[in-house]
Amino acid sequence: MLLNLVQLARGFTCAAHNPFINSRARQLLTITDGFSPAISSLRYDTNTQFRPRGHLFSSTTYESSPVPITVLSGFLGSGKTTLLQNMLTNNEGLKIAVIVNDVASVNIDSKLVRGRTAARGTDTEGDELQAYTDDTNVSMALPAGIVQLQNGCACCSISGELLTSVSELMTLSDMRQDDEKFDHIVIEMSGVAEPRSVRNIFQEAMMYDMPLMERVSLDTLVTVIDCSTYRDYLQSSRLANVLESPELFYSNEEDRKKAEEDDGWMEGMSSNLVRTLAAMDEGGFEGGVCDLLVEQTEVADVLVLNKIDIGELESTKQVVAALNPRAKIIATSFGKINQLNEILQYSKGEGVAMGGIVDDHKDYVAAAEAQKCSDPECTDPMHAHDHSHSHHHSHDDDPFDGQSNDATHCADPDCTDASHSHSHGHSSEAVAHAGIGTYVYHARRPFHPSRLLSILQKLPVVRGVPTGESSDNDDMDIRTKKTFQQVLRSKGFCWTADSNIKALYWSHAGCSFEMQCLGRWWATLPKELWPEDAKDSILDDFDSMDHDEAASIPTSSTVGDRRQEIVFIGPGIGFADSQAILKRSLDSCLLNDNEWDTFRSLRGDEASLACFANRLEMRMMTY
Ligand SMILES: Nc1nc2c(ncn2[C@@H]2O[C@H](COP(=O)(O)OP(=O)(O)OP(=O)(O)O)[C@@H](O)[C@H]2O)c(=O)[nH]1
Repeated sequence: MLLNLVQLARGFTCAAHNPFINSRARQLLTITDGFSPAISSLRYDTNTQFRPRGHLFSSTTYESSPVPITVLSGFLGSGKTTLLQNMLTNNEGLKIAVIVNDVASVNIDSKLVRGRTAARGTDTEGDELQAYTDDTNVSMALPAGIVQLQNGCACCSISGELLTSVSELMTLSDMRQDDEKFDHIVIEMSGVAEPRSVRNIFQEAMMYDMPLMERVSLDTLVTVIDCSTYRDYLQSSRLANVLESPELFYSNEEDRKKAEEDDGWMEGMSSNLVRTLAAMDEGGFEGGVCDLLVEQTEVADVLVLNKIDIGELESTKQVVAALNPRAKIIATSFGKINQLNEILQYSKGEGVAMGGIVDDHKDYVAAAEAQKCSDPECTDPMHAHDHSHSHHHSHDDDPFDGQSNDATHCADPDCTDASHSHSHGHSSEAVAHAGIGTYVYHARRPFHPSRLLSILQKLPVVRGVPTGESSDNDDMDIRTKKTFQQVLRSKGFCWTADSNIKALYWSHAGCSFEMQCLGRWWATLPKELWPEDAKDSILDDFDSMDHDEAASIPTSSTVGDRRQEIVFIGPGIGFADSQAILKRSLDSCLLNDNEWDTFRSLRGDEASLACFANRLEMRMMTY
């Protein structure tokens, strides 16, 4: 059963978006009343699970190599359609088929794209295509290899239709002459789509050996960013506005109309109240605009920074590079790219398309570590340093964390020792104008849930963190509060003292926070059950190769892969003293020695929960 779970956990990671595995995965998890391992489609998993299917691509069934798919995401109005129109106009001889998703029942974008291709005389396939017209109006093939997906978002409410549309295009391609077959498929997602969900749809299709995946492959994920609004939206705690963007709140036009008829009285209301009510509407969009922008930025191989004619290129570039250090960045005006290969087949399926949330996290940690300045003479406070010299306040004797490898060793904000080579006391203006920096917090003890809550309440979040009573830290100094308020994004592995089993994932973007349960810590599973080719990678996260889980409670000093490994991103977070503040505050949430002894004497999660109650809501990871 456990082995089954190891296999099925991959399915479960994206179960929420896939009805046909949803119930099965849930059932198994219910039967075992436990947690699947926290693998969450690790890259090594996807390698073993997905790569071998590469031979299927060259199977005798289909001689041609799979048609690469590029997914275009980006917030409402960022310029996706404009970019796509440009790509179709300057197609460099490639036969590009297109799927356009719009949540409204009238698919304006597909009309614009169709207009562009029709103008170039490529809509000659009308007769063929009528066979694919769908009465339900959900998916409708149009001339020139365009399928429109409407009346819902292809990453969620009509996710099942996405692969059907791809399949329709491949059938259409088969009907064409050899030199007219499609070379490439581009999917333009709606402005509210989450690219991670789209990736999951394709990964699941591969995992379940869908024959379609022998013919197509998810290749490159592209996100278009509107430089004229991006920073404002990201830094404000702006909620989605039902009046401006009804598609964020209603899954289809019919629901919207119904809500309008029922709730015509909303018109006279303050937009604030309308927003709140709409967000509460079941099935509506509950997140802030910021959450969506962050996800669209993070899950991309290529970021197209558009509208540079009216927007802020440099500052936007700085933010997106911090949020996604792996992506290639292209600056455009009206979506004009130089060459199609800047976007099409850029990643050749080796980038984000193959990854998972744990890969994403590991890449961030690696990027943050790489940002550290290695110049021992450097005194630039913007740089993260490891060179703690002979600092008397080093955290070397830190009982919680002998492993913190961040800039904090020499960064006591209260230190006045002139011999130290770091700079303190940046003015708040300096911090406000500081570049976006990154800090990774490491520790090997669990957080005390109520102390953690009091820290989370200092983040600039309005959703996901319970308010009200928490352990008191109101005496927190202003600089500490300001530092937490500066954090734009934080995420990573988290261990709270209410469980010795659950691997948690902390995810905060702008004004939203969420703690998700990834599954079990690997240490809680016998090594025989670890995927053979993932063992090295799993052990990388262990505090000792010799960790013995059987002896770990209460005698052993090692904890396996249980850890805090949380990335913080925000303006001024690159400053050594900001990092010291974060570290000091988070360290104060870890169990102290007495609590740690108590924790280790407890048997089982029930006892842990009784002793260290946790008010934070936790959701099972669904991607
Ligand atoms: N000034 C300026 N306007 C642009 C640029 N790119 C696109 N636009 C305009 O911005 C508006 C939105 O562009 P679209 O391409 O429709 O954006 P989209 O991302 O497809 O929008 P949705 O389908 O609503 O998500 C249109 O009026 C475009 O003409 C640009 O680089 N500069």
